[in-house]
Amino acid sequence: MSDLAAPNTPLPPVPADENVPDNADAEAWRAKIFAYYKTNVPTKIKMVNSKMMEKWAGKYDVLYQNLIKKYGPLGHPLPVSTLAPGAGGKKSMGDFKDSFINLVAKAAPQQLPERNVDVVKSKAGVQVNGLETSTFTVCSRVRPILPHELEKEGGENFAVIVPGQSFEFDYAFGPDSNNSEIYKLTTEPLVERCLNGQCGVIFAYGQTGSGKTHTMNGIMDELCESDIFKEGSEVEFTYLEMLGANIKDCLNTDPQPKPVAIGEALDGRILTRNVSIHPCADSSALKALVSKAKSLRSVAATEKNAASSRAHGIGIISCTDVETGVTGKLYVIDLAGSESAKDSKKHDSKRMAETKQINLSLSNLKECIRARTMASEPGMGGIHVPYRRNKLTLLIKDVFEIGCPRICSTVVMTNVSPLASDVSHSSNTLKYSGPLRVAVGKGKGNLQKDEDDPANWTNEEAEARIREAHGGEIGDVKAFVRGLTGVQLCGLPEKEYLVRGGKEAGKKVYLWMWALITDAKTRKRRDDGTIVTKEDEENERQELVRQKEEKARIWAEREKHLRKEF
Ligand SMILES: Nc1ncnc2c1ncn2[C@@H]1O[C@H](COP(=O)(O)OP(=O)(O)OP(=O)(O)O)[C@@H](O)[C@H]1O
Repeated sequence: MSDLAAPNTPLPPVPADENVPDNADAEAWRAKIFAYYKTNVPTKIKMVNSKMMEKWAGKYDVLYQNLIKKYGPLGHPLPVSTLAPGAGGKKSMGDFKDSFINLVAKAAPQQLPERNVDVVKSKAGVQVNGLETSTFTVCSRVRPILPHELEKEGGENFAVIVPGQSFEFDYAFGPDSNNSEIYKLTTEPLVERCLNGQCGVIFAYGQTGSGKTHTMNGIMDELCESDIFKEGSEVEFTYLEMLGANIKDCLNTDPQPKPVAIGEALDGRILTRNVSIHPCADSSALKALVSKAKSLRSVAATEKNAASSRAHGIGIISCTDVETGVTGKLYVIDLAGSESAKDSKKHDSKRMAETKQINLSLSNLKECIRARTMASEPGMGGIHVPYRRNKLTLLIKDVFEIGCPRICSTVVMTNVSPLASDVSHSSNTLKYSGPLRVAVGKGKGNLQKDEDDPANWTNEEAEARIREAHGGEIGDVKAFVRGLTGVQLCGLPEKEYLVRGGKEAGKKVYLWMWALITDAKTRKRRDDGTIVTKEDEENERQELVRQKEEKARIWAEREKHLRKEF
């Protein structure tokens, strides 16, 4: 912090200044004070106006002395940072540092014990069952001020964030949080789920230069060392980069790669073409691929960040249980940074078009997350989630598809800059992402457990239900279920059903499961979360018919009566 000169640095000598006008001569003083500001504090010259002259009328000499104390003798301005705090000058970073440290220290001890909570798991606990089996966890992270920002002349003011669970977010990470702490609270639970055949997604979302790549790269590094490599599990890795409809496979070594395509099969499966999938035998193989992917990401300078990622980076890790054939997926997504008009003011037309594409896909992603979380509310089953509008949301369709058989745990990491100059962008980012979490958490009471949703079945229940419905066709139901729970069975691909149950019976069970899953996801619920069963619906329909008939009867009688009278 070179600008923090010691407060007792000797001042330059006061130059002889003979011309001291009479206090009654306002015009002479105005000219003198104007000349003073012009020399010592040109940025504040607009202060010399009629209001100032009126305020100080008759005591201009006192004002002049005050100015010399504050801004130095005429022609020898004081460096901004040597101005004493509270003397009315612009405060520097150093002036705020102690009070900042005190503030954080005061708040931190109350928050620390809660740092051990499993943010994602505690979220899953809120979902009692049934209709909503997936979770959205929303966190925020404010990065530290960077050395070059500290060294900027005069320093920068900064925003303060107190780490812990907050009203708006499931967890707020402060500038002192490191990647491994963040990994532990947000991504480790996703690894557990991925190994269980489920789907985990972590996004970094925020302004350019706010620390998304730093966070997601850190998470990838931690993943390389994680439990993902366990016996009996096969790991594969893919890394894609996406800008609008352009998709690049960062790990494809073909000098003339064919274009990557992402589409949807008739049965709803997501298909990718020309995407390279790399088996990883161990952590060092994954590390090598991750570092290659990192080095190949397209970066360009923005006003805010010299190495800005101009496309969404998508790391996909698949873990397949060799014994059961169940595959879980983990997506680590470093979204391209959102830019305000201020940040993109020097872009040429190509970069401007790129920025538009980025902002468009980010707004589509936000719309999907919002619609998906709203659709989880009882009585909101009809909400449309527009995930087909964009290749990114289509690729991670499982997260948004209401009828998806997999449980998807999604973590949205909202990255923000600590600088006061970014406060309006940061506040927009936080204002948007905070409510994504509230939408899931507010739930209208507990949802009634849906016994017919395969996702809720234990292994024993799954076995009993399959035996009851298809025991005749599948000889050994125990061997078919092979210790899996309902959720795990839902995650099995169709071909695994055929292998286990034979071509015909396996297909039958597969289709039967799909019908149950779809029924469960579209099940009607009342506002209090209770299920409207088929019988309830039939009773309600019959009641309506009865009421209609009763009305018709009353009208017919009235008519008869009227005819008699006239
Ligand atoms: N928690 C942190 N600790 C230390 N340095 C950080 C942290 N977060 C970010 N940085 C630094 O801040 C700068 C910008 O971060 P980064 O590139 O991750 O931003 P970004 O949000 O990914 O930006 P863009 O959207 O432009 O790609 C980098 O120099 C990075 O090293």
